[in-house]
Amino acid sequence: MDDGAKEERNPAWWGRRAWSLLSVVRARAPLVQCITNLVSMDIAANALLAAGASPAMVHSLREVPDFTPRCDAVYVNVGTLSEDWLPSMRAAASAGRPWVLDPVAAAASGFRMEACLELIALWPTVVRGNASEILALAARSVAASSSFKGADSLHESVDALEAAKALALSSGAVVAVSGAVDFITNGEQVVGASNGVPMMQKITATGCAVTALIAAFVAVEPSDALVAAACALAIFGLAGEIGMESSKGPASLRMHLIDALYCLDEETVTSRVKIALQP
Ligand SMILES: Nc1ncnc2c1ncn2[C@@H]1O[C@H](COP(=O)(O)OP(=O)(O)OP(=O)(O)O)[C@@H](O)[C@H]1O
Ligand SMILES: Cc1ncsc1CCO
Ligand SMILES: [Mg+2]
Repeated sequence: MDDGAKEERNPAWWGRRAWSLLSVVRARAPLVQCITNLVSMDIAANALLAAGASPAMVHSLREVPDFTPRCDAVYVNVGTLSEDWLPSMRAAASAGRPWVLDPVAAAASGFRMEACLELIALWPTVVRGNASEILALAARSVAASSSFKGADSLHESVDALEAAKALALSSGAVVAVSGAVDFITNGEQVVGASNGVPMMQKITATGCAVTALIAAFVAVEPSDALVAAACALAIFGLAGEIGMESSKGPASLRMHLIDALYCLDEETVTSRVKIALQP
């Protein structure tokens, strides 16, 4: 594949890796089935298209047997979960494709927590959540999140680092916690990606969109989900940084972020991606 195993993973290595994966996504246009929440559908599909991937918001259980095996990756997001969607999520997650879970507001209810834990038992390649979601999932408890804010995080990503490692070890998934620094871990190694701007939290479903992007990167690099997830998070954050340069607030950032993702070039990615292995 590449010489990463022999080479020191310094910032330049990560920059080249991020550019290489984005280039492969653009060249191969991986098909990503998205069973995602109603709020996120537009921004997730547009982020995937801007990055060069091919989104398909296909969520009927009756379509899973025909459609999911032909996808390069599956993205499951429980943000607007209802009982009738859960069978499709289970079936798509079980179809043998690399798949990524976004456990939106995992602590909102016992129903949602049980659904997330059940899905995590189906071997997701990556779980990406905000700090409050990852803390709740690692504790397997709705009650553990005494202070709870629905889909938004009340914690810093660093607060959930140990929880992320524990969840990665118990589930076998790579776990990513987003925030000012995005942490990505397989339970042993921890990588930090520090691109992004705080205003991204003021656009609904940017987290959902970056999880969709992780699915596209995992589709082209299924054997190294840690690297794929870190590069997707850094690339999305970098698009936010560039987008912010022309934005007045959340609505214009949403537009400029998608434009910036579409326009990223080699020089920008290799010089501005900020990823580092944590000590
Ligand atoms: N303080 C911050 N500084 C820089 N980037 C940030 C900050 N907070 C979040 N981000 C970035 O914003 C994006 C969304 O992350 P966030 O943690 O807000 O997700 P989320 O809470 O799951 O969002 P949602 O549920 O609305 O989709 C990620 O790319 C993350 O890196
Ligand atoms: C606001 C909101 N509510 C359910 S899903 C969602 C999008 C952000 O996760
Ligand atoms: Mg979220």
